Amino acid sequence: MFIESFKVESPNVKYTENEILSVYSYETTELVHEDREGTYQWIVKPKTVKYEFKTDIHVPKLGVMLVGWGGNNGSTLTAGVIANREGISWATKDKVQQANYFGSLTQASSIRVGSFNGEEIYAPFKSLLPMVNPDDIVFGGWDISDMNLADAMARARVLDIDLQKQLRPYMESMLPLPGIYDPDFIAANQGARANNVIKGTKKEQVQQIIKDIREFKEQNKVDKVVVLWTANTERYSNVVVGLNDTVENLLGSVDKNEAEISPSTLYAIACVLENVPFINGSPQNTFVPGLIDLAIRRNCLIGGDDFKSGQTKMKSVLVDFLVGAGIKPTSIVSYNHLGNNDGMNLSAPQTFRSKEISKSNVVDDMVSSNGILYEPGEHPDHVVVIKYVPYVADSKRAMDEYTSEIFLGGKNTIVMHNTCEDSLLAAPIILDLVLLAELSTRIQLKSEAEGKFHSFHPVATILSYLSKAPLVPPGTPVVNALSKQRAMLENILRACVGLAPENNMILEYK
Ligand SMILES: NC(=O)c1ccc[n+]([C@@H]2O[C@H](COP(=O)([O-])OP(=O)(O)OC[C@H]3O[C@@H](n4cnc5c(N)ncnc54)[C@H](O)[C@@H]3O)[C@@H](O)[C@H]2O)c1
Ligand SMILES: O=P([O-])([O-])O[C@@H]1[C@@H](O)[C@H](O)[C@@H](O)[C@H](O)[C@@H]1O
Repeated sequence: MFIESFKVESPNVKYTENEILSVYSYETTELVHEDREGTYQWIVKPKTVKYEFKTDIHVPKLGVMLVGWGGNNGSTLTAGVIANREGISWATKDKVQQANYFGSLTQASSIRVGSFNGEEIYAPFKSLLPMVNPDDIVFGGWDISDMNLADAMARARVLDIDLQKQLRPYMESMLPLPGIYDPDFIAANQGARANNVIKGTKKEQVQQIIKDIREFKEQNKVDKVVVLWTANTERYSNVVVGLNDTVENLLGSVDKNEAEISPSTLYAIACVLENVPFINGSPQNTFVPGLIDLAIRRNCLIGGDDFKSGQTKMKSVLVDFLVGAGIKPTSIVSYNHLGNNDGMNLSAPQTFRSKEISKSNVVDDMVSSNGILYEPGEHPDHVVVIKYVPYVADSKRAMDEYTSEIFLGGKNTIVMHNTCEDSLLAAPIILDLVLLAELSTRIQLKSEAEGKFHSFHPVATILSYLSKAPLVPPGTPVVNALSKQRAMLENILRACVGLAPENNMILEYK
């Protein structure tokens, strides 16, 4: 059965006019490797740590500023939120289609709250904690192309024409602000659309972005802003001692107009200096060490990298299933072709390399979790191929082949074909990223060993379910298995409202 909402009644939860306060017993383990009776043994000690969570229930009026607003993802997300907000329906060749948020975890997925009369009871994921209503988001942002959002939507060739016609009046007045353009970091083929750029030195460009954010906030009377990069994939920046390895060196490099500081890093510096969350939806290493340290120093949320939308999302499910079942993937070949501007930008070797890295590393945690299947250092052959085929436009065609070793020397090969509008997968993920980033900044926590409440670590691992290459605090583990990422996110939000982690034991019926 599905319910629309619920309230938790527990001695561990208190609802006040401003906050939800919860007390949570975090069940974990402590490991020691000790000499016991003359042999070293791994000893696992269950441990309970008391946490308190405090969630501000005042949902702000949220401004979302997209870098690359006029792109396929940016225009599609903007269109989708307007279509939902206005309740637009449109004719397709099959039926009259209603707007929806399918593909959004926060808007279209559910959580289990328990059993009632032998029936499993589920509620909307978004009913866990007060979240921004997408209808209330004010969109803005930057693009190196000056095209208005209605024309950008048409250029993207993602949405049905009847829908586009109804959306045009809402979107034709939306004009991206000039962006920071550096041809050295994206494919040369992007130069033709770069007619809307901020001039000046890198420092002047950072100052302009800060000015843009302040003006956007003032003009739209929003309480908070989140900035998200959905612009083109850049090549990796070189990380060099003295250039971008520390806060002082990074900011000094900006002052010196150092060529190797990328546009995405400049936007992110502006956001962190302005204490505005910055999320990277592309695979490049925007978050160079000096920037991560700056975000930590200023306690400003940063997250990414690279939306996990389709082929890679499937990979982080399938490999998790195979390895979890004791089956040994030995060869993974991921091919796809697409014909949108993203695909055109990725046709350049240096930008493709950024994407190849994020698409390839996604199985590392699952492989290293099973020492029965894999020797130390052993991993599957893993190849990523992306080709640009203009004719298919945003309709990405992904073909995957997974070959695994099974019982008694057997081989198993799984082949998948996956066709979809790439932007229709990514847009809901962008929405989740900004909503969850905003929510996480309203949550404070403290363990029994800590004297005062504090925010989550500025490097927002909580967003990892939505990223191909989750950004994590230095020295902490990267988890890519999709089921674990989703469970982590849901269970943290459950703890904030006093609900135990979903452990799927359902002992009531065993
Ligand atoms: N399923 C998906 O679509 C998906 C999944 C994962 C990651 N991504 C990444 O998301 C990004 C956007 O994808 P898309 O399909 O919307 O691409 P797109 O090329 O349609 O849009 C990118 C936009 O960014 C603009 N731009 C480029 N550099 C800029 C800069 N420095 N400042 C401001 N604007 C700039 C371009 O003019 C363009 O309008 C890409 O990096 C892509 O790799 C997409
Ligand atoms: O998430 P996913 O479908 O594996 O990844 C996609 C790639 O397959 C595609 O080639 C690329 O253009 C998109 O930006 C996106 O990164």
